[in-house]
Amino acid sequence: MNDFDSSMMRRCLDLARKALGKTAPNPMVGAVVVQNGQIVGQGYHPGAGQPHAEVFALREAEHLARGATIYVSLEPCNHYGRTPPCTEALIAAGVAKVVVGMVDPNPLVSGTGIDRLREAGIEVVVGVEEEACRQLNEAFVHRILYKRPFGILKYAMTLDGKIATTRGHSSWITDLAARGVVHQLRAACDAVIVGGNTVRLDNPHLTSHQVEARNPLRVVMTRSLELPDNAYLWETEAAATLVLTQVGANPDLQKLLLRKGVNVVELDSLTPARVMSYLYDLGFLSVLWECGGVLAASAIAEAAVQKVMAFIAPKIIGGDGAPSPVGDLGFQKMTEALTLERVSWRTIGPDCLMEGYLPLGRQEAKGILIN
Ligand SMILES: Nc1nc(O)c(N)c(N[C@@H]2O[C@H](COP(=O)(O)O)[C@@H](O)[C@H]2O)n1
Ligand SMILES: [Zn+2]
Repeated sequence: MNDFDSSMMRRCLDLARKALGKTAPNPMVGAVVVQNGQIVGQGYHPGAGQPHAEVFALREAEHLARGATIYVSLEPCNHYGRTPPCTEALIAAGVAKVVVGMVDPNPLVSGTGIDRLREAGIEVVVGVEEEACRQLNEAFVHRILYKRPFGILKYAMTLDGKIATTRGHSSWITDLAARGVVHQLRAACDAVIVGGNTVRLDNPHLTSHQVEARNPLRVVMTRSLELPDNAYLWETEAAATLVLTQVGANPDLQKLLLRKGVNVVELDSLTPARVMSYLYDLGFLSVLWECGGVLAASAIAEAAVQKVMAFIAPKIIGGDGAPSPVGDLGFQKMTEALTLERVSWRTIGPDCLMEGYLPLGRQEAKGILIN
């Protein structure tokens, strides 16, 4: 891999990111056409049903695509989905070389795009900035492999591990800058989930709080449906809200919520695993768990969480009964602890954000099998 290839692939990733949070169930992809060392066309995939990144880049390059090199962050597709195969568009445009960031894990593509281009006499290079390409589409890769959305557990806690005071007060643990990062994270996710307790105690908005940015679907998991008549989440002009509950729960509130434009769905079993399967069927890529400790523990136990984002404030609140971010996981010994992998941390204003991934293999253990 040379520096020029790397910088063109990073350009593809920057282009792809323009559609952050808007492509589900499709990946974010960027493409750049280079002729004689100059960029002559570029594009990104804006969302499902719209042309792929390669098509936009070829359109912009026009006749200059002939004999050119195209960089694309994901293997070109070779199937008829919502759109025709990009391999055929690349062959028709007469490109000489295709530089691919990563192989598409989608079984409908999975190497066949690369094979088709090589059969047509096009030079193909694979794996430039592969790790960065994979990182950008970690939710897409997870969705394809496990047939579930990618789950992120986000919480903010004090230095002594509390997410609220003993009386349940939690505004605010972290500073403005960290809360801004959370708002951006929401804009990048397809759904954000809380439990009924969070609605009753915190009355959150769960929006991205940015004028132009999109909002995730706000999801409430509640068995009893004993929730206030007035909550910010019922203000559906701000963002859509879905309440998932059990069959027959609080019919009066169901009627009121429907009148307010809130979608209420009764599920036969209201577990994190069932909810993730429901959200998979809606085509979602990424789901943000912003719930309290009890629901967080069951989401972890049921492999509905893959990544943890812990915001840690340099504050001590104390309190024997003050809640912590993760409830009982049934572990008795420290050796049973879930040790996060690929851990990183950074400071955001006065706070710290620690990120990491729960150990792989838990999906298989929970019976969710790879294709
Ligand atoms: N290489 C590439 N570029 C894009 O811009 C893409 N969106 C994809 N997506 C792949 O094709 C599948 C979706 O196809 P349709 O949009 O339904 O036609 C998606 O699952 C990826 O495998 N690839
Ligand atoms: Zn395509």
